[in-house]
Amino acid sequence: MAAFDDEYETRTFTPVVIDGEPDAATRDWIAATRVAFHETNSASGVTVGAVAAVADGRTYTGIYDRRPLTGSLDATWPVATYADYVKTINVGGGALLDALLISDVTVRPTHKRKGMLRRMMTARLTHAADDGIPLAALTASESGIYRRFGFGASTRVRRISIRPEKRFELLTPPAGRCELARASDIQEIARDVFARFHARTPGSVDRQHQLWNRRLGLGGDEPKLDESVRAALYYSPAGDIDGYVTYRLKEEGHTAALEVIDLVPATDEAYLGLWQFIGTVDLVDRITYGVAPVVDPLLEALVESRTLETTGEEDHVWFRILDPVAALSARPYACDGTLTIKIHDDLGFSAGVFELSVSHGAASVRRIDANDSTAIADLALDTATLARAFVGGTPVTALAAAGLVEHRDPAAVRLATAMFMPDRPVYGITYF
Ligand SMILES: CC(=O)SCCNC(=O)CCNC(=O)[C@H](O)C(C)(C)COP(=O)(O)OP(=O)(O)OC[C@H]1O[C@@H](n2cnc3c(N)ncnc32)[C@H](O)[C@@H]1OP(=O)(O)O
Repeated sequence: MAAFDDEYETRTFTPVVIDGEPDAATRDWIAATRVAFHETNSASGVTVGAVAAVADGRTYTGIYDRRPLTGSLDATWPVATYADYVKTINVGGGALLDALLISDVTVRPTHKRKGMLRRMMTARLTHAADDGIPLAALTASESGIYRRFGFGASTRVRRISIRPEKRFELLTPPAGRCELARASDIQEIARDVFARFHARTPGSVDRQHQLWNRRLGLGGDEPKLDESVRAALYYSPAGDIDGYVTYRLKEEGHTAALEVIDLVPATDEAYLGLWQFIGTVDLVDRITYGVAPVVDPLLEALVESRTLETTGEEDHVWFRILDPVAALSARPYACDGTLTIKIHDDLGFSAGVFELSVSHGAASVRRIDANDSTAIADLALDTATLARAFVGGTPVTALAAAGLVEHRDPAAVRLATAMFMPDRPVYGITYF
């Protein structure tokens, strides 16, 4: 421990922008992350990142080499970075819970596997738990990194491709209609529609500043409009704006692909209505979308379901339970029942034996035994496995079949599966 601190200094600070420009510490921290993610270090890109970080209320952590080698990057550039900030996650039944969102985790290739990620992660999760934040979440660059820290892939998404040339027709055409809009004009509408989507969708994560810019074509590294981004709004029969989509056309050789950038419905009808619009845009050979739900009403609604092809599926948001009592109490349950659950947690935050009791739909959760060595429970699992099941994205039966849930009686697995069923399909459309 002492040797590490002799060699490196760990600093946690709030990014600062003065008169539109980042201060030196903020600038160098962002520059270091951009090198790690193989992005160019344009002054504009760094400034855009800093402005977004301030808007999100991010906290930066950096590890700095006290004695960098002559000629190597400055000591003011961290060799490891980590950012976090607090936003809400929908845990079902419209309940929005505060969560620590983690991003920009990087360690310079020359300093990796020295435990820097573990140090930053452990310190910041401890800080969040001490602050009473019940959950943490991240989207991962690789699926093998974060389970050891108690994160479980809680939501998944599909990449889909649709060939509309044959026939794009819905069994249940929605009664509303779509109309084109300017992507740069719909910022307020988009935020309002997203807030409604977020409030009704278990697994949804609230959005950060920079994602809005990208989804609405408001500029990436350069603060200038991306004219290739188009938008349409969905109007209910009563005239309410219940959804929007942004998209762009891409030439692929001799064919034209319509790439859906953001498709945000506030109602089921709006979801189908937006697809109805997308499916009927002319001069399009192929439609692609990278963030489609795993359980997709579109597939059910298409007259010719084979026009839709799943081209990929992967983990999306990884949750980490810091406070099992607060987290398990917040979500709704599909049926009544009582279960004792033993949680194993290498980092300690959620370790213990807990009783989850649901009566007439109301959940009460209490810790039976903080030291989980002796208490007997219906189910025993590690905290990453519980995170997989938490909002109902993965049935407990599947986790048990994978050997991840110990139990004495299979009835407890069946009861847990029934209780943890989500009130709506689990889904999220926020990368961070
Ligand atoms: C939320 C996000 O920001 S996702 C983006 C993650 N960042 C990147 O992908 C950028 C490129 N990669 C990196 O910067 C680094 O390799 C990191 C951040 C992934 C890992 O940093 P390191 O400091 O090397 O990790 P650290 O030494 O603390 O390792 C902690 C544990 O994770 C394991 N680990 C680290 N990286 C990986 C990996 N890519 N795959 C599997 N296991 C890994 C280590 O073996 C170690 O395991 P142990 O403690 O059980 O023995």
